[in-house]
Amino acid sequence: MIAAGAKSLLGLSMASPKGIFDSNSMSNSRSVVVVRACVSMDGSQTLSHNKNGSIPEVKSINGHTGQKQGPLSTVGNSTNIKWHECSVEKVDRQRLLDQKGCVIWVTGLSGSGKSTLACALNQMLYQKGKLCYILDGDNVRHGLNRDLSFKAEDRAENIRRVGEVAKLFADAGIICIASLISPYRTDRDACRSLLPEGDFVEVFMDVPLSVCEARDPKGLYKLARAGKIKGFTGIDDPYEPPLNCEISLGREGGTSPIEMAEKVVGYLDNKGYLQA
Ligand SMILES: Nc1ncnc2c1ncn2[C@@H]1O[C@H](COP(=O)(O)OS(=O)(=O)O)[C@@H](OP(=O)(O)O)[C@H]1O
Ligand SMILES: Nc1ncnc2c1ncn2[C@@H]1O[C@H](COP(=O)(O)OP(=O)(O)O)[C@@H](O)[C@H]1O
Repeated sequence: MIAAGAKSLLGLSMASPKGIFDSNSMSNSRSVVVVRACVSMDGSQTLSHNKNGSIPEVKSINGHTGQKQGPLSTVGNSTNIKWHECSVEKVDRQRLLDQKGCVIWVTGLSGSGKSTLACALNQMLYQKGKLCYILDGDNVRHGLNRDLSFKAEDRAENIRRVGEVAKLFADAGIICIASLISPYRTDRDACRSLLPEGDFVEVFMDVPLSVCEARDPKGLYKLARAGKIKGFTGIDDPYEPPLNCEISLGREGGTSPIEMAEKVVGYLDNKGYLQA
């Protein structure tokens, strides 16, 4: 079965899940590819195509060639699992988007400006035609991580899951902005280790507790000081600042969210992430 997104990228008809597709052409400013697909009734699929430019040769759909691939593995509690490859790879998606997938990991105390920076950065990159997606701690806890509390092991699991999701976004070629307190160094380092060298950009919102507490936009510090929230980061739960982060923001007085976002965009540009 061809994923809907892949179909539209390849210019295939959505109407005919089995049988012979007529060739369609997909064109954008960078390339043109004409694909002719044949899907047999037993589900095995082959594609032949005319290729122009740097679009990869399409040998099979979803990497399914009907041949046995690689051994079965055990990962954690998952037994007898197999990694599936696809001939359309990260490098191809990046070329399509004219950018490089990566993770911008924004860490800092509650009220330090993580969400504000994430949003400013997203807007700035969007204006440049770059595709981003924000994984915000507060938001992810409304769904995927709604089963997790703020005790240490649940925060660790929160960060682990977001790190894995962020890795998938980066593999999709997207600039993923993860914005979480992520108070423990080992958890952040574990997320870093999931990605190729350079693709994890740790941004520290270096804003003193006194400033965050004065801002207190949600009234949480007040509740924590009053003992109505237990284990609040910075009050009665630890925050471990990064030791070797790529970017540190906030110490220079009066730095606006826009100036901060510009600094991150400058970094990405310099490192080549804003082109394929
Ligand atoms: N005990 C405690 N400590 C810290 N923060 C708390 C707590 N309880 C609720 N909140 C709210 O949850 C938001 C932080 O969620 P995160 O997923 O980023 O936290 S963590 O990374 O798992 O530590 C955080 O959002 P931000 O203020 O945007 O950081 C708070 O609104
Ligand atoms: N660079 C900044 N300078 C001054 N105030 C800021 C800045 N960034 C954010 N704020 C303000 O600080 C408060 C907390 O910002 P927020 O982005 O929600 O922090 P966090 O996501 O880290 O909890 C908000 O009221 C926001 O308007």
